[in-house]
Amino acid sequence: MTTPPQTTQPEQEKKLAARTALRWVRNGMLVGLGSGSTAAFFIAALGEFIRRGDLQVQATATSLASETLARQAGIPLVEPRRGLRFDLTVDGADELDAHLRLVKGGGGALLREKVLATASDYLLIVADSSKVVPQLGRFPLPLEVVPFALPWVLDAVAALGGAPVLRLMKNDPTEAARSDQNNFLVDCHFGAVPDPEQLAFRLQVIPGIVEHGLFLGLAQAAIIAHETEVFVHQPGAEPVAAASFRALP
Ligand SMILES: O=C[C@H](O)[C@H](O)[C@H](O)COP(=O)(O)O
Repeated sequence: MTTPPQTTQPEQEKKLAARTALRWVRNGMLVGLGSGSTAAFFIAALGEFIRRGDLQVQATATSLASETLARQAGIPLVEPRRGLRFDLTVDGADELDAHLRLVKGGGGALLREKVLATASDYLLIVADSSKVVPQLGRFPLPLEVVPFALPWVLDAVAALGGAPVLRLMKNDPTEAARSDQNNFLVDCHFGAVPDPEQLAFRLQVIPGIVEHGLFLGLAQAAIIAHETEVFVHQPGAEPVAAASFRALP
């Protein structure tokens, strides 16, 4: 007898949160597709609806990996162009707090993710319950760094009290990991981050840092699955059960 593949609890929660996000999607929308394993569940679910003829949307992806998934799922894609705005972007997160301040970039897609989040009228985060933290800083903060600038960026991050680590390829730890833009990725351990706005300001003035993974004031809502229950978090508000939450009008 073969044993059916086991799905871990975070994976089930990710899938549940991602599928719930379909309630935010309307016909004719231009949708930003996030990156990472939770966003991948959303892309697969959106593709199912489109193939069945239940939804008609166009999309742009925040990474080459998500673009490939979207093509496989049959989601029509549009190229970046001037004036393009997204009705909705659905993306994952590595951490989020009660103000919906996020740490992103664990998969290295932070730059394109922030570009689409900023070009979106509504950023919806989908995540499993482990991502909710009382204070940011448990997950090391990712930076995308121009290779030439690396030594000085490492010095500057250390001067801010961080411990920067150059991200290496998982399948070849002798090679530095590269973003879709061919830049380096640096993971910074700052410990607890009581003032993310101040840290973001200090990082964004360091030459050579193309982008940092703090997403502040960008997310309108987050769908968080706790085992089999799903909650909607909004900045500074108590989470409400997704079933009683009115998604987009
Ligand atoms: O660069 C990657 C992204 O910011 C992801 O959205 C983030 O790392 C969360 O990924 P996952 O859904 O796989 O936990």
